[in-house]
Amino acid sequence: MAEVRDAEFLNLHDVEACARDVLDPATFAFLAGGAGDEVTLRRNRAAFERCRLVPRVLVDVGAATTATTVLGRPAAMPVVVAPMGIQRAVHPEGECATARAAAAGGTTLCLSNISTCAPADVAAAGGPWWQQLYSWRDHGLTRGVVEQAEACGAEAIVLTVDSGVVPRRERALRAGFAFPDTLEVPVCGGRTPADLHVQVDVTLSWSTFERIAGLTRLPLVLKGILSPADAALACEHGVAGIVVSNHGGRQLDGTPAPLEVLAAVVEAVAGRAEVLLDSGVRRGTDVLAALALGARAVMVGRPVIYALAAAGEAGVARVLELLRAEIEQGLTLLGCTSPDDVGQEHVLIGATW
Ligand SMILES: Cc1cc2nc3c(=O)[nH]c(=O)nc-3n(C[C@H](O)[C@H](O)[C@H](O)COP(=O)(O)O)c2cc1C
Ligand SMILES: CC(C)CC(=O)C(=O)O
Repeated sequence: MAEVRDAEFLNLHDVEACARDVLDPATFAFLAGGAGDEVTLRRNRAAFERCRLVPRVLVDVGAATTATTVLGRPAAMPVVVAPMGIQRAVHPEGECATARAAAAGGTTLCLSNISTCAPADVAAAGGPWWQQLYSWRDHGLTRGVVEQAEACGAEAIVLTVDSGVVPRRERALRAGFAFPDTLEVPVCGGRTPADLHVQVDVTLSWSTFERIAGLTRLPLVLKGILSPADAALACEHGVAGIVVSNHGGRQLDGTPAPLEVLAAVVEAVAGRAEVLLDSGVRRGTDVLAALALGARAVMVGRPVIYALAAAGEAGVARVLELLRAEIEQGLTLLGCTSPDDVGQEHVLIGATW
C-alpha cells in the first residue's frame, strides 16, 4: 500500500480537491452536494467556525492520548467512520478498502446498508464495525440485514431515522448523476438515489423501532436526531447511542447544525446513552468542540469517501491519521491529557459562558 504524502493532502479540506480531480463531475456532485439551497450544508461548517476553544494552561500534558472508548469498545480516537453507500462507485475496492484503513487506524467503521461490498468481506478487515440500517418497506429485507450483520460480527445496529424520503439534491440532479451501470446496487429498482429511497419505509415510527429492536440483541443507535425531545424518547426506548446529525446537509435543508443543538441533546439524554455527532467535521479542533459540548465521539463522512476516491485504502488511512494527529495536538494545546478531560470549560458558543 503506497503511502500518501503531504504533497497530496495536508488536511481534510485538501482531500476534497483531490477527489474532484479524479472523479467525473456527476459523481463528485453526488458526494459533495446537499439538499435544497445547501443552507444547512454551509451551516454545518459555519457552526464549527463560530465555536471558540478556551485552553487551560500550566497543565502537564506530557502524556496526552487520543485513545477513548465508544460504546464501551476501545478506540484510538473519538472518531467513527460514517456510513456512506455505494463506495465502489468511487474506487474498485470500495467499502473493503475503507474497512482495512479504519481497522489499521483503530477506528470503528459504520457500514452503510447500501454497501457495495459484502459484510463478510468488510468484517475480514478485522476491525470493529457497526451496521447502518434503513427501515425498508419490505420488512423481510430489514430483518435480513440485521441477521447478516449479527452473523458477520457487527457490534451495533445504527438505524437511520432522517431519511424517509430523499429530497431533490439539485447539484447531483443537474450533473445527471446515476449509479454506474457496472455496479450492482443493493435494493435498488433503478439507477438513481431516488429509485433506491422509494424502498425506504416512510411510515417509520416508534412502533417500527420496537419491531426492529426486537430483531437484535446488539446495541441500537439512532442516527439523524436533532431534537432534544426525540433524544429523550430514544433513551426511554433503550437506545445505546444517538448520532446528532443532519445527514451532512443532504436531507432537510434548513435544519440547525448538529453542533448548535448538541448541548441541549446531551442534557436531555442525561447520561442514559452515548451521544455522537456528525455533519461538517473536518478538523481535530471540530472534534474537540463536539467533545466539549458533551459528545462521546464524532462520525466523519465525506473526507473519507473523497480520500477513497483519490487514493484508495492509503488515502483513507492518511485522512484518519491526519485527524488523529490534529486531535492529539489540539488536546495538548487545550490543556487536556485525553478526550475525557475535554469539558464545557473549554468551549464558548456565544460570547460568554
Ligand atoms: C456519498 C454519501 C453517502 C451516504 N450514504 C449514507 C448511507 O448509506 N446511510 C446513512 O445513514 N448515511 C449516509 N450518508 C450520510 C453520512 O453517514 C453522514 O451523516 C454525513 O456524511 C456526515 O456529514 P459530513 O459528510 O459532512 O462528514 C452518506 C453521505 C454521503 C456523503
Ligand atoms: C447511497 C446513497 C443513495 C445514500 C445517500 O446519498 C445518502 O444517504 O446521503
